Amino acid sequence: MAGNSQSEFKGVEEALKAIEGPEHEEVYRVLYGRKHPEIAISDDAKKLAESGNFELKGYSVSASPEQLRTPRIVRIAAIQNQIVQPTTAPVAEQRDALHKRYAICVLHPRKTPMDGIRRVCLQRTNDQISYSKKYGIVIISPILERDEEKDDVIWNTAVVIGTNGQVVGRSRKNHIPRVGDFNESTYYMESQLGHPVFETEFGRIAINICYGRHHPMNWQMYALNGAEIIFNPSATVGALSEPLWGIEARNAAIANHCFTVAVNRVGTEQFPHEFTSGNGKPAHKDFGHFYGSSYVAAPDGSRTPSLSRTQDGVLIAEVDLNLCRQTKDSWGFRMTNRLELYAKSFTAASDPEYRPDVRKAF
Ligand SMILES: NC(=O)NCCC(=O)O
Repeated sequence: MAGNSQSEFKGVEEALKAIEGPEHEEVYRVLYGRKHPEIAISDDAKKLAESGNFELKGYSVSASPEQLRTPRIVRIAAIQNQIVQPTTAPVAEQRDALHKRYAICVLHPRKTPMDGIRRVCLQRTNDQISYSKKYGIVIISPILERDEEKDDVIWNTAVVIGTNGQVVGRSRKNHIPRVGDFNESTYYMESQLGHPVFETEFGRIAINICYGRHHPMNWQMYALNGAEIIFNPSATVGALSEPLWGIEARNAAIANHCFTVAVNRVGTEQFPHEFTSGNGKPAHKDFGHFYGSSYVAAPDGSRTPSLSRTQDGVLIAEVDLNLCRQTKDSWGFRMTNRLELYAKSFTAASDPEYRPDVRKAF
């Protein structure tokens, strides 16, 4: 990984440590919501992380006890990593190296951090693995999908691999970026699948791929279709989106009474040829620093700390899905959302003849 000033900054939480005592607690509360206790990580798992050179963090996100429902506790693992082979290596070698890396990071025999994990989300990468059956987990694996049945179209896809080891569903990217160096509209088509939600043994899940996180309605539709956890596998760089990162997935969790899992790539990737994106910037050979910082946000607005900005890592969140309905009941954003009002307004606004409703007030 190439060093630069952005990759050397360790992250907001590290910087916050300079504030001490009760003031630290208050700053943390205001910025991050209630503090989630760390979950115990076994010595074996710690050793594995150390020898595998990845960070390992785990937090428990509780809900209030209920009289009529038992807690619905599931464990989520978000994996962030840098590429293993250079971008110049043959594609199959790059893919195989990533498979091996995931196997070391997480998908190791039962005594490892995967104990109790029921759902794994990988960052955006063209990769697919199938350890689901072996370990009884659901895996969300982002891939580049070549649609051989339909004109060889390329979709930006995340597949859901069920505990039976089979692909049980897929979600495709709804919003294709045309920003900075992310000019994906020249090769990816917009999804026609809508906002699928997958009912798994461990709750209802959906995947809002990468740039889709900038569109609040994209999150909202997954939630309206019943998602309790929405994953956001991403590949984004500091100069472009870092100030937005902590806000968007977290706001989606709040607004939609669900959990969100934001997972980003790590590192700076060098390409052999210079490129420009026609935005006035000098030609360059990399996208900038992919800043990791993966985190989980809860429906009550709280969030876990982030993984590192620079290192591979696994973030485990043990969450009680009962928190979704509890915040739905207390904040009532579902009840007050006025969908019928917006349905009419959006239908009108989507007409090419529509003109904004601005009334002169001076
Ligand atoms: N891969 C991708 O969609 N990146 C877009 C950049 C961003 O959304 O921050």
